[in-house]
Amino acid sequence: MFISTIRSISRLTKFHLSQYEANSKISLLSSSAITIGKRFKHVGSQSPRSGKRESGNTHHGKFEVDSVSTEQHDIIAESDESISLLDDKEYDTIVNTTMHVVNKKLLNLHNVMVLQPYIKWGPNKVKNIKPENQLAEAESLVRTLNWSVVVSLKVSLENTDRKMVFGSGKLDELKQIVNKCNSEGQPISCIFISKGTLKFVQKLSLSKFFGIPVMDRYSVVIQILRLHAITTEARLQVALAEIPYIRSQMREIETQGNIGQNLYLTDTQKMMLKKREKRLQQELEKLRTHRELLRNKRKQKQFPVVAVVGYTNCGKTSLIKALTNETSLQPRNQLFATLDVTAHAGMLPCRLEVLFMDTVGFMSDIPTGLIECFVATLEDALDADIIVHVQDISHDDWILQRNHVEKTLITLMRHTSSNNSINGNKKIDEKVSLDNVINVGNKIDLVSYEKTENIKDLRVVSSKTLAGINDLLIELEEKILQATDRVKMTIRVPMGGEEMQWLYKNTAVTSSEADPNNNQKILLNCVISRTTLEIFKHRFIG
Ligand SMILES: Nc1nc2c(ncn2[C@@H]2O[C@H](COP(=O)(O)OP(=O)(O)OP(=O)(O)O)[C@@H](O)[C@H]2O)c(=O)[nH]1
Ligand SMILES: [Mg+2]
Repeated sequence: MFISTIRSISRLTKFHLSQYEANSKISLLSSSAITIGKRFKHVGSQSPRSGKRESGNTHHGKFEVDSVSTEQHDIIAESDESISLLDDKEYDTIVNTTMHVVNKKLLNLHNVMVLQPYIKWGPNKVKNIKPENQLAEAESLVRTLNWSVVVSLKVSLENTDRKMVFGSGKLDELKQIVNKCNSEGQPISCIFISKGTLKFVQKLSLSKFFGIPVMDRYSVVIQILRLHAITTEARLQVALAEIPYIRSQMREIETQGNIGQNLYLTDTQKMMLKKREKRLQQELEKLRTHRELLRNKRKQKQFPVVAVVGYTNCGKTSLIKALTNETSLQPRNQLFATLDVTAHAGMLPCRLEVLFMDTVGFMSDIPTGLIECFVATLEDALDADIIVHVQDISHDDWILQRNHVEKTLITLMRHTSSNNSINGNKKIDEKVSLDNVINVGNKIDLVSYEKTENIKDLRVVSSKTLAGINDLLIELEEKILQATDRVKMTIRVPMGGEEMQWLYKNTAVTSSEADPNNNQKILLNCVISRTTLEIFKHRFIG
């Protein structure tokens, strides 16, 4: 059972989809202005307590925002069950002590040695991947946590399966670096080995060898997700993502027997973990159903939806900001800055209102389980009329990133499609292709002129300088009208008559003007779906 809970989330400066749905009624009031019927309630703001009204411009229209104290308003439906799951002391004990894998204490600031293992040659070498780019990404992960990178090194090896990952010679070399940093007053407090997951025994042996904690990509990303997850749904998802990791480490400990430390889970703790996983899944399922309800409502209102997806830090949030002029959006130079799917109202050049959905970024070399946890939130995106796939073309690895996103998208679509076909919804099945995707190359301002000449099949833009944004809006309009089977047309109807009211109610009237030849008539410029047009004809023209 959902109860309304008053929560203050002052850091959140975006409209949550659920809230948007709850508070907005887009009504077409006049020929030139599209106004949100009931005003948006602002979820947090720079000055949430000011009570002042702020206003924001969309590209061609205007919406109004009541900046109200978040404490007075119900922001996110949160159940008692969610609260108890997110504040579970017994579970925290497992996480913090027994497993010390996703240790909350690690949120303390750290001075980190970042190591990027890579296979230089042989059958295990991964083609096309440049270790220096992987290392740069690993450093960004660390900086996203506000930790300092003291040393960062790429380390070549033959395989990553050794008990201590590296050979003894390399280990001694690394130990010397750690000691040198310590003696020079820059003590290293943590080692980050940038590999998807390390075996438990590897982490343990390395921690013992260096005398400081050793983390893999999974544990660093989990820390980031914990830090950035604000809404109940995101927090529940992160909590669920932790369990398979803990379980796999637990299995390893059990199969390896005594690995030198008194690390194990009691039967009661195992049971508790199992129960927790089930409860988390149930809670997320409830939220999923709730989302589906909202999605259906949105469909009834017939807002076209554009999902903006892409590799983390490619500029999704920035692009939405550029497309909507929404000042509350705050792009950040951080990985996984956005963890919730949020909806942002924008307007096409024909003045049709659309919703842009901001989504969680993708990243390679992260166990799929982590991103799969966000499938429920991504469902909204996958069901969109158009998907905009943003790519950072200034990044050395943008082709690899693009391939990774496309591959993951298709996998997620299949996953969603198989879930939905159980409920008889075949719609997404039809969409398991990337036909409705617009590829957008962002950050063109950072790319040299010579390089841009080689960029094909992409609409290039800069969300920073706004170069190419208008052309993108025009392309979006064309694609959206096509995808939603809408047309732009001018309809002449009696001034103030039933037809006029009907059109205002059932179509997007973008502008109107008096008929120069007949002062009893009015010309309404509308964006209308073909089905609605047929209904109109049937009803009024016969
Ligand atoms: N120079 C330049 N920087 C950009 C552009 N677009 C985005 N950025 C910067 O790139 C960084 C990431 O931007 P975001 O919009 O937060 O990226 P995102 O894809 O939403 O990131 P996540 O939510 O973390 O996945 C920020 O520092 C932005 O200022 C652009 O067109 N040009
Ligand atoms: Mg973002």
